[in-house]
Amino acid sequence: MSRTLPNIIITGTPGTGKTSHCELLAERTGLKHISVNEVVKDRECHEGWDSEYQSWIVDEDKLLDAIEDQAKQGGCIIDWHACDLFPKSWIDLVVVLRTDTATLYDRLTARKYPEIKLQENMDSEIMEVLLQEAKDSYDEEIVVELQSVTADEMESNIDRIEGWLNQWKENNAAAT
Ligand SMILES: Nc1ncnc2c1ncn2[C@@H]1O[C@H](COP(=O)(O)OP(=O)(O)OP(=O)(O)O)[C@@H](O)[C@H]1O
Repeated sequence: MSRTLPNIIITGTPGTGKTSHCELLAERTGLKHISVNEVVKDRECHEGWDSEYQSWIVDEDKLLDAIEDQAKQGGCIIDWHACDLFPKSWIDLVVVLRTDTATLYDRLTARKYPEIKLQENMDSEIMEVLLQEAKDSYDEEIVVELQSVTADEMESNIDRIEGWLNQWKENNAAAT
């Protein structure tokens, strides 16, 4: 499948900074920010609300149907705390954001998460669940792990992804 623009997943445990990164990256590059949380809610790609976890129970098939056309066109930044459901053929880069435990704890408690959800997310970050999921689901050379603790790190992450995007465009233009 040939796309004139790549698709990028920005993933990581909730609170690591996916939305902040995606918004800034979209502003700088003009790529489309696809907030999966919003798609799930707005397009009703769910099987109801989980009151214990305070989140939607996602219907993955409906979600994939909802974003397929955009993904096939390319130029999407997909923002979600899971990545293994997106077909390999759609994805050109997977960025896994990482945050140290103390910082993540502060960010999640500020959101007043239910205790069970807070603990599960902390465990997930400590056990590197998202990084492993990304490595298991995509070729290792397209998976990049980036620290997201400070604003400076976010800036340099965005610069790095922008650099990668420009290189991708050059390579793709050369290939056509
Ligand atoms: N690199 C960073 N430096 C400073 N603050 C950050 C950084 N990354 C995220 N934050 C802050 O942490 C909080 C959570 O960020 P954000 O909402 O972007 O995370 P998220 O991974 O998208 O969460 P969710 O999965 O729940 O949507 C926000 O208050 C944001 O400003």
